[in-house]
Amino acid sequence: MTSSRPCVLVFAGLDPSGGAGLTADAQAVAGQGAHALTVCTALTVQDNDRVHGVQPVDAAMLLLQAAALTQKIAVSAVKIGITGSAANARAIAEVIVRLREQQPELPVVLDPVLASGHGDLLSRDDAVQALAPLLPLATVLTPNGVEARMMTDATQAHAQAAALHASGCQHVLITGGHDDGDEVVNRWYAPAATATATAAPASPATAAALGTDAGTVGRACVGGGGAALVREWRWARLAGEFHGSGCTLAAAIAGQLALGLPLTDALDAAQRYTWHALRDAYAIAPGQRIPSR
Ligand SMILES: Nc1ncnc2c1ncn2[C@@H]1O[C@H](COP(=O)(O)OP(=O)(O)O)[C@@H](O)[C@H]1O
Ligand SMILES: Cc1ncc(COP(=O)(O)O)c(N)n1
Repeated sequence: MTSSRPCVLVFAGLDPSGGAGLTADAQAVAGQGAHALTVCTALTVQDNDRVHGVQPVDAAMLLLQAAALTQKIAVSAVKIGITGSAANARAIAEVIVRLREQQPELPVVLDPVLASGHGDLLSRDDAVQALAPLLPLATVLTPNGVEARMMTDATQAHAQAAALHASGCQHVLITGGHDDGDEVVNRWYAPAATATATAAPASPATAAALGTDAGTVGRACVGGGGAALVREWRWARLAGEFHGSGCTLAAAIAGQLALGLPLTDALDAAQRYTWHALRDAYAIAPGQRIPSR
C-alpha cells in the first residue's frame, strides 16, 4: 500500500543561506513526519548572519502558487513566516478564509517575523501593520519577546498576550530566546475565557477538550485582562547564536498539528525538536549556526 503524509501549506520567504525561511520550514515539517507545500512569498538576499535585501513576490503569483496546490492536495495545517508585503498578507488571509469554508478547524501557525535576529528588515511594508489581517486567523502565534513588545507596546508578557488575543489570535506562545538567563522560558497563553474553564478543578472532560493532561490543567494560572498563562516551558540556554530557530519552532508546531496532535503535545514536541536541532547546530561560516533539522 502507498504510504501518505499530511501536508502543511507553508507561506515563507526564500533564505538562500538555507538557515531560515522556506528551507528551514520544509526541513522542520519533514522532521515531524509531515510534508511541506512551500509557497514563496519573497526572495531575500542574505547569508547566515545578515539580510541584504528583500523582493516580495507579487500577490497574484502567491495566489497562483497556493491555488495550484490546494485545488489538488489536502492541507492539514498552515504555517506563515515572512509575507514580504501587506498585499501578500492579505492574499494569504484570503487563501485561509477559503480553506476554512471547508475546514473550519484548520490550524494556522503564524510566526510574526518582524525583522531578522540582527534587526534587518524582511518586509517592504510596515511589518506590524501588515500582520493585521492574519492575526484573527491564527490558531497559534509564536512571537519572541521583542516581537510581542513591538506588536503591542506592552512590556509584560501577560499584557502582551492579552493585547494579542484582543487582535483575534487564539493561542500565543511568547518565546524567550532573546532574553537573558540560563534558561529560555517559553510561555503559552490562551484567552482568559478558555483558560478560566481550564483552570477549574481539572475535570477529565475539560482536559480532553483542551487536549492537555489533568496535571497541566490543574497548574494553569488564570490572570485578568483577557489572557491566562496555560503553561510555561524552561529550556537550558544553549551557547551561541542560531539562524532560523523561530522558523524551526513554528514549522515544527504546524507539522505536529498536521499529524493531528492536541495543541499541548504539539507545542511540547516542537520545542523539544527545536532544542535538539539547536544543540546539534552546525557552522557554515563564522556567525550564526544552522539548526540541525
Ligand atoms: N540559545 C538558545 N538555547 C536554547 N533554546 C533556544 C535558544 N535560542 C532559541 N531557542 C529555542 O528556539 C525558540 C525560538 O527562538 P527565539 O530566538 O525565541 O525566536 P526567533 O528565532 O523568532 O527570534 C525559543 O523559544 C527556544 O525554544
Ligand atoms: C526568509 C526568512 N524568513 C525568516 C527569517 C527569520 O528567521 P529566524 O527568526 O527564525 O532566525 C529570515 N532570516 N529569513
